[in-house]
Amino acid sequence: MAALLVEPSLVAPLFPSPAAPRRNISPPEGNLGFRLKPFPLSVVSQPVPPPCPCSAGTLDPEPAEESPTPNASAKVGGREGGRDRRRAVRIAWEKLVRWSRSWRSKAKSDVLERTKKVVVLGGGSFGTAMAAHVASKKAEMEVAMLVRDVDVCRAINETHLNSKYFPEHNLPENIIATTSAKDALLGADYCLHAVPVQFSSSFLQGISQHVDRNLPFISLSKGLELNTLRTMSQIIPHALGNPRQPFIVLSGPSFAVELMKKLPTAMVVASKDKKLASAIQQLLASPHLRISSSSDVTGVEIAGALKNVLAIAAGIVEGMNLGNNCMAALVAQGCSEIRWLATKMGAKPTTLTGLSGSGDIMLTCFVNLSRNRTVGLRLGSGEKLDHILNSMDQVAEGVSTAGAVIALAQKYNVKMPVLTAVARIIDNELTPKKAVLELMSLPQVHAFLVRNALDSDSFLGTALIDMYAKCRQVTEAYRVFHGMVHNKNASLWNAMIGGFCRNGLWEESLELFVLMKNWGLELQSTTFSSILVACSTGKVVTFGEEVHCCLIKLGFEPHPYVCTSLLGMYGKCGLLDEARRVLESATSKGIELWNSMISAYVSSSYALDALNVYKQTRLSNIRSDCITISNVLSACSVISLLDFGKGVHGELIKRPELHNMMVQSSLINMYMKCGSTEDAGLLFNLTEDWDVIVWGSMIAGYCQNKKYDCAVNLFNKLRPKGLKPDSAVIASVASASASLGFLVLGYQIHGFAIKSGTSFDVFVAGALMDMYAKCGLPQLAGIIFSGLPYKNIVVWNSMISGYGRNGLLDESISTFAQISQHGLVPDSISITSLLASVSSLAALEKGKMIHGYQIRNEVICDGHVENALLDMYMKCGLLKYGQSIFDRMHLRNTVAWNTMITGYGHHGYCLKAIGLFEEMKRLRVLPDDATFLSLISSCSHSELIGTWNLEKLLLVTF
Ligand SMILES: NC(=O)c1ccc[n+]([C@@H]2O[C@H](COP(=O)([O-])OP(=O)(O)OC[C@H]3O[C@@H](n4cnc5c(N)ncnc54)[C@H](O)[C@@H]3O)[C@@H](O)[C@H]2O)c1
Ligand SMILES: O=P(O)(O)OC[C@H](O)CO
Repeated sequence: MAALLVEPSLVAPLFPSPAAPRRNISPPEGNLGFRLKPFPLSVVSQPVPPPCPCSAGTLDPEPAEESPTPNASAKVGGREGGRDRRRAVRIAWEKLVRWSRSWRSKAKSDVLERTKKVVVLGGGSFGTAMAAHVASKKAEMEVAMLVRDVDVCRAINETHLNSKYFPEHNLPENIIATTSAKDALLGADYCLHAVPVQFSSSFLQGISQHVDRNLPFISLSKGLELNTLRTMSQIIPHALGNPRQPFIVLSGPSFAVELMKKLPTAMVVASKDKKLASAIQQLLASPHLRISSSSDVTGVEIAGALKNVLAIAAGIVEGMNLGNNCMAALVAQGCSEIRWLATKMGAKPTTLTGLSGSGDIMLTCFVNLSRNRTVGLRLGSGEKLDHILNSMDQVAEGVSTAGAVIALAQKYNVKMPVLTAVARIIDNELTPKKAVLELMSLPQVHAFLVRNALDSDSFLGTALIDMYAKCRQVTEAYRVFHGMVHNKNASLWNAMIGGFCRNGLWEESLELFVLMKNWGLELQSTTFSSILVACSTGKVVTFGEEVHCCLIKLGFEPHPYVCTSLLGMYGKCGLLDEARRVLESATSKGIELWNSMISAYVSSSYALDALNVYKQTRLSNIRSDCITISNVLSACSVISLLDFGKGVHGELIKRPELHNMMVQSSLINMYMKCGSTEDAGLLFNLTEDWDVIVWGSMIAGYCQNKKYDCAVNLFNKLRPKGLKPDSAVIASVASASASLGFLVLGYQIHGFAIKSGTSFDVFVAGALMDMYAKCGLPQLAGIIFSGLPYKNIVVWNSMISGYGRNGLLDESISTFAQISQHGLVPDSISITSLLASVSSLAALEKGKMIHGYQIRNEVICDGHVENALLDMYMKCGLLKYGQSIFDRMHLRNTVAWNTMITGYGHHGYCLKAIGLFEEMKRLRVLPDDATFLSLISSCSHSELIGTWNLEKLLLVTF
């Protein structure tokens, strides 16, 4: 998203504006063109600039005395018209400059002020250029360059010149070079990493002991690791042994030498951590280096790596003198290949058309300063690769990345003819000439034909976008949209916005909406409905509120669909008062609007409010529909209002809605969740034609109510009905067979899952693993686990607890240790599960180690973790630690009190246990069976049972 917003000049050609002259006003600083007064997008990174007058100028009518009269604009060719046009352009430019100044004056500088030291790893051309850039921003800041070459180090310190890479450029005096990693890294606030990709892993492993775990790493390196196919965002944390090492990638079109000469440059920083991206923006941005930010780390990294391979291809074409037509065709094809692979890997299409994608491709493919292009040029002229590389003293990342790209293309099943040809040429398996011949005879791409035919028919285009979006082929939909160069009307935009929204790409929806608005395209009620859904998906309330203002201004507020979407947006974002206000101010209140309000309350668990709204509909004589009834029944389930639910059921008897599948299934759910399994059973038995979802609800409901026999009986009747158990049914039956200790059924259900192809579903696999672990067969759980092609954190946690439950502590710990190697981050449940394993064996040292891990890695210490830590320390006899955790607990539930009582009792401190029980009583914490058991066991341990008439005590107390 950020890429599109900040890079109008690159994106604009893809989205032709209906009023051509507007595009000619190109702003000097990036993120101008796509901002409108009501849309300071809260979803882009901070600092958010004030609204841009340039965009406002392009949409809103100019003030009367400044704007060209219609007459004058009609005479554009004449002298008067020319003067007016120039005047309008001048005014627009002045507004733009004012806006830019006001933004700059508001830009924060506290990061720079706070920064005392920056370390740069790698003293090559880019490391040196960036070191010089950062150092020149603040003379009092220390910039430490960690270099390998002793001569380079001495030259930098003694003459302020990098004798090897920039012998003619003086470096700022606050740059200090060192060959000692310890000295370089000591006290650094930020780290710029400029070591070539292939050497990064070993280099970082070598210095990892000096790296602070919170030091943010800004990666400047562009490439993929050849054997592992990893990007820098994977290499750095892994090599440093810290999955949480803060990471940012800096990329975009930037030759080191031009940075060194302070020529204007624009780059992108991308990080998952928006605050960090914003901090790096502040640290690096300067009058000659514009930094925009993005959250699309994958897109920025993959584009930066792949453009180097494409640049080699461009160089080959140049070296073979194949001409400009060939060059354009090859680079265009290469861009598509990069887009195909990157989007499959999760990159956003907009990143690929932005600075770090198209921008860097243009620079590297077409400018002779590029080392990758130079390698290609020399290959194309007939030189051998070895000879070329031996003669270069700088890295050309594309050479090793080429091999990795092809492996990635195979992994993601993407055809990449141009980039594959480069890899084969580099491997000396194909000559450049043969490669060109092969490429020229590739079959025509069907999509090209479709696009050409489509371009004249926006109706067909809209239908196609819709179809692709519904089939979850959103990249294809975008391709059609992108290809409709001449016929992008409002319906087409709406279809694409809706398509993004339907596929969960809410940021892209918002982005298109902003573009649509800025270009003055007609906004329709459907546009607003989709965009409000996008706001609720992304929970971007501020943006939603601005859309709200906009739709009021445009007079869409009374529109029933828009109004319902608005209420839905506020409801899903948890702003229930705002949702209520929308309901109250609506001029026409159809049942859809009421339903939206009821559903908002139910999903926030305000069941009584939901039921009150329902009562209001009845007082207003509004007829409820199936959705109302389902929502009301869900409200009853939330607070176990069985009688109210039964009342709704009674009223339904005479209504046709009773026969609606959704209503019936909601009734069954309500009965099950309120614990009335008999009523649910009666209702279920009334009809024969339930679908598998309702069977699943019944089976799960029986399991929730611990009626495992009934669950299994029902399951046995399911298949003779010709229904195929789905994942939910299989998971429920697996859990029932574990609870019943009915392993034969467990084997059957496992066999069925394998046959039906659901055994790789993480939900099903997790349930089967739990079943085997509970039945004392952790090795079978392990086999399922290791066979899973995709593992989410829930299955990792199941495996940890499965091993732990069976006393296999080492296996539990080693499973935990592997989580981060698979790109996931252990969560509080991982820690809880592991601590439970440790507690059962009273392995204190391991428990302490896990506690340390949790603190160091800031894993959330929720109630589960606190209870697990308490349990571990108490069982291991470290009562002081247990007490200190207990004292600091935010919420001491009965489980925590029981743990303390048991812990003290077991270690012979019976009076302390009884004291805690007294305290519990004083604080009005309700004891449960386990409390009394703990107490009895404590007293018996210290032979106090006779002294204390416990039974009497308990009776008197409660
Ligand atoms: N030069 C540019 O214009 C530019 C621009 C943007 C990004 N980049 C990227 O920055 C990265 C570095 O490029 P560069 O231009 O500085 O390269 P370079 O060849 O000029 O310098 C590479 C540096 O890495 C060091 N190095 C090499 N092998 C090492 C090892 N095994 N251990 C430790 N250090 C080692 C070298 O000593 C040298 O200091 C590359 O990934 C490149 O794609 C370069
Ligand atoms: O000289 P190259 O080919 O490594 O390219 C340098 C930068 O990546 C250009 O952005």
